Amino acid sequence: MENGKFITFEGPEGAGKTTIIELLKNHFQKTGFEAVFTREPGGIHIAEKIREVILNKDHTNMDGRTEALLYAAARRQHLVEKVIPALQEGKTVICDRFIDSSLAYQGYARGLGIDEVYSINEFAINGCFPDLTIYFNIEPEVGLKRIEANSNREKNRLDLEGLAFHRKVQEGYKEVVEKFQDRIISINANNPKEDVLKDVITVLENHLNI
Ligand SMILES: Nc1ncnc2c1ncn2[C@@H]1O[C@H](COP(=O)(O)OP(=O)(O)OP(=O)(O)O)[C@@H](O)[C@H]1O
Ligand SMILES: Cc1cn([C@H]2C[C@H](O)[C@@H](COP(=O)(O)O)O2)c(=O)[nH]c1=O
Repeated sequence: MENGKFITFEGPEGAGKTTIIELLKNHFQKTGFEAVFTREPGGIHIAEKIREVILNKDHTNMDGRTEALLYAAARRQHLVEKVIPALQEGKTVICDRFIDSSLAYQGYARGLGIDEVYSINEFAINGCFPDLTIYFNIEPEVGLKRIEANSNREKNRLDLEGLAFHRKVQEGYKEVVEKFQDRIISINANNPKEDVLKDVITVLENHLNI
């Protein structure tokens, strides 16, 4: 059987990735298209445990390389347990964040180097790159304001980094989008949810047989 398509959503905090995933689930339920939705770090038991360690607000002394390695370890386990088996069954997998988050956050914003972080992730993912990545392009100030306004969301260790860090994350993403133009498509995430959803569906329709 032919492998399914591996699609990732990327973008800064509050860009709307999780919201659009929920709206997409409803859309696919109506159209009858089947997809596996998952997220990083997490998606399976071991990776959710690693997520708790990385994002714990008390772990303020976590070293940047430790952080990068933990994200890569969670990624590896999630791929092996959930993503690769689903792709092998011919399913479409849509994942909230993947390698580009590590390149932008750890590689660029933490200053570890995009190429260095790419190397450890090359080892972790062992060739399983996304077929398509949708980048939710938004100013960090707008995303952070959205998160502030959402009283249901508990802030994690990365959310609590200052605006300067989140501006660097956006700069990092700009480099990553430029570097991997062949697989990354940017959409305007400043627009109302319904418009963002339409744009995402259009991109997916152009890349999947749906
Ligand atoms: N297009 C939009 N316009 C206005 N508000 C939005 C839009 N999309 C999402 N929001 C709101 O912004 C907040 C953050 O959205 P969401 O959790 O989907 O972002 P995210 O990209 O998954 O963020 P993170 O990666 O930081 O978890 C939520 O309160 C959501 O309702
Ligand atoms: C995969 C990945 C994620 N991050 C950061 C990005 C966010 O701040 C959190 C995840 O939280 P979310 O609300 O579920 O988006 O982790 C990162 O720095 N590096 C990564 O590889």
